[in-house]
Amino acid sequence: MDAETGEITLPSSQDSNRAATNADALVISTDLDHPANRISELCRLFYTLGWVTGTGGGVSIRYGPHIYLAPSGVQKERMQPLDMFVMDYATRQYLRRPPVLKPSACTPLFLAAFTRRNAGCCIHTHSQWAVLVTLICGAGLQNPQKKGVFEIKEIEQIKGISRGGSGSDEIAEGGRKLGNLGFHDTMRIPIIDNTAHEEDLRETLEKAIEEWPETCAVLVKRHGVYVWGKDVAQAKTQAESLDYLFQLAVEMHKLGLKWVHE
Ligand SMILES: CSC[C@@H](O)[C@@H](O)C(=O)COP(=O)(O)O
Ligand SMILES: [Zn+2]
Repeated sequence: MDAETGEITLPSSQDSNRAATNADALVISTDLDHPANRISELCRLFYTLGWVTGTGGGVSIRYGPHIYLAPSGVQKERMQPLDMFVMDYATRQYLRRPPVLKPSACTPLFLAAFTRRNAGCCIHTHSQWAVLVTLICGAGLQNPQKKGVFEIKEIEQIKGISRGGSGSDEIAEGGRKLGNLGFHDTMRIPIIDNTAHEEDLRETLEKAIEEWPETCAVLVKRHGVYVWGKDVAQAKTQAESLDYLFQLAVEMHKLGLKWVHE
């Protein structure tokens, strides 16, 4: 606390010390599941997986009437709750903007998942497995007829993927979620071209979301993947399942194996 002004200063990894504001209450919570805490925690975890390396990638969470967003161009694994932007979902006005920082360039893409799929969380990774899958599929190396889609079937981990990214919670006999894909289903993830600027992906990403009603993700060629879910747990586990499948697919390709057996 400043002895003369009585102002409280708050520590932040990206921002220099500054006076606390009312809007800071939106990001200060002892609840570990609060989105400001969860985004920081997830980005630290994702960094260890190579998903948000070198400032790339990110996470956004919809929480009641608010959207929580990370800053742009920062070391994502070092973010603190006080670095978060908070947007009012209805008006798209920022309720909290940390000084100096800019909101993530992925914001329009996260919003596309929230508005078009009613997602509660959207994760963007720069995983090398995702990028390699787009290169293999983009060159038609697995199936020359299907350059715009990654499809795979008969791998157990497919059962971790919902139909449409907001799966039902009902459980079928045997423990499988009814809203999830089955072992014999074919999982299809559309692939869109990259653009020079992240925000310019919005139009094609929205088109892919509309054209592929069953997908919970969109791959971006030579860039990475956007994955969403009805809540943080579903977005996270689907991102994990997909990354597993991308890695497996790349390794299968190296062994000369086909992902889809017609
Ligand atoms: C390594 S820079 C990557 C960015 O251009 C972008 O692709 C990205 O994923 C992160 O954007 P950001 O604005 O930092 O949240
Ligand atoms: Zn990116």
